[in-house]
Amino acid sequence: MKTSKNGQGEHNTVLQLNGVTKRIGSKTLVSGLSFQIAKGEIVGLLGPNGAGKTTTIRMIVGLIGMTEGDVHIGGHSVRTDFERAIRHVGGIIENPEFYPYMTGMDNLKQYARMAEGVTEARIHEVTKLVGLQNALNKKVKAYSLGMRQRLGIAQALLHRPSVLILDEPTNGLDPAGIREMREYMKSIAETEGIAILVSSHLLSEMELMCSRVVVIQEGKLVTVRSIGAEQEEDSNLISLSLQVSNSEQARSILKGLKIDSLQAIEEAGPDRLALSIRHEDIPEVVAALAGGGVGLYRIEERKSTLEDEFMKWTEGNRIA
Ligand SMILES: Nc1ncnc2c1ncn2[C@@H]1O[C@H](COP(=O)(O)OP(=O)(O)OP(=O)(O)O)[C@@H](O)[C@H]1O
Repeated sequence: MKTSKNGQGEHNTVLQLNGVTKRIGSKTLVSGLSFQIAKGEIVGLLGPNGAGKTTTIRMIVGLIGMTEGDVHIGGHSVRTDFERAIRHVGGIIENPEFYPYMTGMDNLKQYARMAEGVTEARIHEVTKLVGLQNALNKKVKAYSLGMRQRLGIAQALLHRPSVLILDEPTNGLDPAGIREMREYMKSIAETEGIAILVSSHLLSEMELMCSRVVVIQEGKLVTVRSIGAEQEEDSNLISLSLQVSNSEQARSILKGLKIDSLQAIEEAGPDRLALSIRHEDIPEVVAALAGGGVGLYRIEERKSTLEDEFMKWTEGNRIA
């Protein structure tokens, strides 16, 4: 695998965006976007509606041209070596189209005829990866939306791409479908060693399946964050927000307690206290507050720091 020309890429970088920009007339849809994805990584492209996620993905897969910048896939430029670059990509942009009166297997076989070197064994391999092995002989019209999405992913995987690109793959799925999709994506990244770029406007969803998120807003990069690192710090700690009668008094009571896991006690307003603690130590905090005469009205698990930040970045612009 080639290293990118600007030296940012590592040897296992499979997708690299450098200064990708899209202007239509006087409007800038995407502006100077740069990031990279390595083999086996699941990266979320995260932003509120209209942030430019679909435009970015359409440029990566060559459905629309770039005004400036370039994308390298497997070391090949989408601008100057498109045929070779796109061979590395399995992408689902809109809902995948299938022949509804044909079975899942026949749809995949039909598609495989158009792709090079896809064997029947490979069809069985990919359908197992997305959990459709028992539904292959059913007609696609009897598939649920989640099954269709997964058949789309199976189809995209047939030619062994090194990057899988999915635009809001969980849109329209129920919670069980979303959970399934998430698990299948993780196992695909692991089993196939493939890089996955997945777009979404929901941070909560991204946190559960991505190792990194690339946050964009109004077509610009806001931040690139590792997710796993934050969670690994101390996975036993829970962040809590307490609504109390007096946060100053509550804080001084808690500061006097000898609970090892109790950390980061902050006043978040006159009646709000934020803290991190182990699950098993929560009753001691509640008892101490009650014993010290502080009224406790509500305990909530706090959203992650990343979510707080994401809400700030996208304030007034987020449709969850
Ligand atoms: N062909 C076009 N001409 C002009 N403006 C466009 C065109 N396509 C998209 N846009 C605008 O560009 C911005 C980015 O759109 P895009 O679809 O990429 O956002 P998105 O992050 O994918 O949002 P969503 O989650 O709603 O799909 C939006 O303001 C959209 O209205």
